[in-house]
Parts: sequence; C-alpha cells; structure tokens
Amino acid sequence: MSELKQNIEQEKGRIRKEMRAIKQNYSFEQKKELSLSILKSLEQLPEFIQAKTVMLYWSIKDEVHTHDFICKWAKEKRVILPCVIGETLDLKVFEGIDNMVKGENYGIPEPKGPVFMKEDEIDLILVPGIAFDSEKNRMGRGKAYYDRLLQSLSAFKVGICFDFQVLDHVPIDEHDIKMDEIVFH
Ligand SMILES: Nc1nc2c(c(=O)[nH]1)N(C=O)[C@@H](CNc1ccc(C(=O)N[C@@H](CCC(=O)O)C(=O)O)cc1)CN2
Ligand SMILES: Nc1ncnc2c1ncn2[C@@H]1O[C@H](COP(=O)(O)OP(=O)(O)OP(=O)(O)O)[C@@H](O)[C@H]1O
Repeated sequence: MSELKQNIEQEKGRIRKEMRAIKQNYSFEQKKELSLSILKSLEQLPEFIQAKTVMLYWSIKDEVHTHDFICKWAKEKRVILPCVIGETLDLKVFEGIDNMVKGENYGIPEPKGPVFMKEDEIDLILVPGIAFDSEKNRMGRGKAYYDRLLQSLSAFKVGICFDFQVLDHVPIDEHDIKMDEIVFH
C-alpha cells in the first residue's frame, strides 16, 4: 500500500473511533428521537418527494433509525434495501418486516425474494455513513460496499447522519463517491 493510502486509512480509522465514542453518549432512544427530525427534512427534499423508487437502508443500532420510515413509505413508493453477498450488495424490494431474514456477515435484516435488477429505475439512494463533510464527501464502515454500488448507479445520492457526523473534512481516496446532498440535524 502506498504511503498516501496508508495515511488516509489511518485517518479514517481515527475518525471511526472518534465517532463511535461520540455516539456512545446518546442512548438508543435519543438517537431515535434525533432521527425523527432528520427524516422529516428528508421528506421535504424535492428529490425525495418526486422519487418513485428509493433505496433505503435497514438501520443498525448506531445509525439514523429508518425502520418506521421504511414501513411508512413502502406504502407509497417502491423501497429497495441492500443485501450483503460476499463483497457486494444485491438489491431487493422491501415487502414488509415479515418478509425479512438476517443477512450474512452482519446479521442485518434483509428482504427475502428475487434480486431487483432494474437498477436504473432507482431515483434516490439514502446512504448511511460514519462521517460526511461540507464538500459532500462520505466515509463509511471501511468495507467499500457502497463505493462499489454507487459506481454503477445514476440515482440521486443522499447522505444521512446526526449533526456531529458532519466534519470540516473527511479523508477520501479515488474510489470514494460524493453525495449529491447531505441531510442531518
Ligand atoms: N444499516 C446498514 N446496512 C448496510 C450497511 C450499513 O452501513 N448500514 N452497509 C454498508 O456498507 C452494508 C453492510 N456493511 C457493513 C459493514 C460493516 C458493519 C459493521 O458492523 N462493522 C463493525 C465492525 C465489524 C467488522 O469489522 O466486521 C463496525 O463498524 O463497528 C456492518 C455493515 C449493507 N448494509
Ligand atoms: N470501487 C472499489 N473497488 C475496489 N476497491 C475499493 C473500491 N472502493 C474502495 N475500495 C477500497 O476498499 C477499501 C475500503 O474503502 P473505504 O474506506 O473507502 O470504504 P468506505 O467508504 O468507508 O465503506 P462503505 O462504502 O462500505 O461504507 C479501501 O482500501 C479502498 O481503496
């Protein structure tokens, strides 16, 4: 690995650690409460209002809580969720909580059923992240799942996070894909 790349990885590692520490200061209930106003802003975004097919994510404990939001919007829009397959993400349509199974590796619930192949029909993607910056750069959990996925998709990309996750600057490498918008509170 080049020295530059090593520095970037090291800095990302430091930020992941720092964010983990900050998030520990909030209870799950507090994070759920903060999530409500973040998602309210998202609902006011023209790109979200107009979107017919949206890719969301089924949140895990330290993320902006999306479960109720997904259940609510699945009645009005086609909601796609990611499924972990080795190093890549498959896309599947959300068809209710009862139609989910624990995914491989991380145990995040994922829809059962066929893979959604019409990627070009996705209008908006909500992207989770560990930190974002004012230039709309994003860093994730370090497995590059979203970097690989977003490479091939033309949907409007919205990063979503708590306000303490927006930094002046996050380190990026050539693979990292910028967001079109960041929604936070
Ligand atoms: N809710 C949600 N779903 C998602 C993602 C995500 O970030 N959030 N992903 C986005 O890529 C993909 C799954 N990737 C993941 C990568 C790491 C971890 C995780 O828990 N990592 C631990 C470290 C454990 C380890 O290294 O194995 C951590 O971050 O503390 C979870 C999901 C697809 N689905
Ligand atoms: N499209 C890609 N193809 C191959 N390798 C990649 C790609 N994107 C990133 N990588 C490599 O994978 C490693 C992790 O990437 P990075 O730290 O950017 O992930 P991340 O954005 O934090 O994670 P994620 O996208 O899963 O949330 C880095 O070494 C990076 O160079």
